[in-house]
Amino acid sequence: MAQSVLLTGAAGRVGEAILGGLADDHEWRLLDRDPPTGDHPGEFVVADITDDEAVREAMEGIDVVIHLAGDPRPEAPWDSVLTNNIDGAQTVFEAAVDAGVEKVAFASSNHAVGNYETDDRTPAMYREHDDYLLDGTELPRPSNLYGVSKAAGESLGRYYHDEHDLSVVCVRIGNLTEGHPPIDYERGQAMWLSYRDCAHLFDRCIRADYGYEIVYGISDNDRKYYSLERARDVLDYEPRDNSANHD
Ligand SMILES: NC(=O)C1=CN([C@@H]2O[C@H](COP(=O)(O)OP(=O)(O)OC[C@H]3O[C@@H](n4cnc5c(N)ncnc54)[C@H](O)[C@@H]3O)[C@@H](O)[C@H]2O)C=CC1
Ligand SMILES: O=C1O[C@H](COP(=O)(O)O)[C@@H](O)[C@H](O)[C@H]1O
Repeated sequence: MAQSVLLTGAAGRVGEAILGGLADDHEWRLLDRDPPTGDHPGEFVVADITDDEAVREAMEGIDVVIHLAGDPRPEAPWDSVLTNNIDGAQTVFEAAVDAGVEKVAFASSNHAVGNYETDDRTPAMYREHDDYLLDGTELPRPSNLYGVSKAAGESLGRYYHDEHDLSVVCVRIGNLTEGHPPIDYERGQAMWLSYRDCAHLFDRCIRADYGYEIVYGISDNDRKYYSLERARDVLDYEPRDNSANHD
């Protein structure tokens, strides 16, 4: 069944992948501080996610929120991640609860756990026959302040689930690139997420039933060091791409 979905950060790369695959599958309301540059499904709200009133207005009549908006730069400074990623996420979660939204899918990141990639584990853990796997039950171990902000977003999701019964899935997205995995970058190939797997994964976040979950958002790469078990079990995620199938 089509759901009414608010997609924040709709003008960015992850938004492009999601809309590229799912434009006709749901009723979309798109939100971004940057105006749209081309065709888009549904209504487009130009607003900042730290603008409480605008976010509350955008949330009216919405079943599911996919929250992507934020500063995506691993090197982003604290003032930016504090405002855009932490304050922005809190504004979105709070407004979702108050509007009676059912589910929020939060775009977390590999950088929330980037410091599991210790000197003694790398580069071996990026390679096919290494069996080191993170599965989402581990504590956050951020590799930068951006990763700290993503761990904070996951924690906000936990709070809004436990205190307000909101269904929340945090997707620790790997490395999204279109058409081809990153070239000459073993780590990026191990955590590649193709555009079509990205669209399918967020479709499952819209449709599946869950309480609070942390899942990894990567394709079914031979080299992986993130487990897909939870995404498969809880969301019925069935990735079709694999970085090993590209030269
Ligand atoms: N692209 C990737 O491989 C990965 C992305 N992510 C996360 O996914 C989300 C989307 O990332 P991308 O699409 O790659 O980034 P992007 O920079 O292409 O898109 C982000 C969008 O959010 C909007 N935005 C930023 N701050 C905003 C604010 N305060 N209010 C309203 N809109 C705002 C921007 O205008 C932009 O259109 C981010 O939260 C990022 O941290 C996580 C892991 C990997
Ligand atoms: O969270 C993110 O991760 C991806 C991959 O990280 P990288 O360190 O391999 O570049 C990054 O491309 C993206 O911008 C970021 O939001």
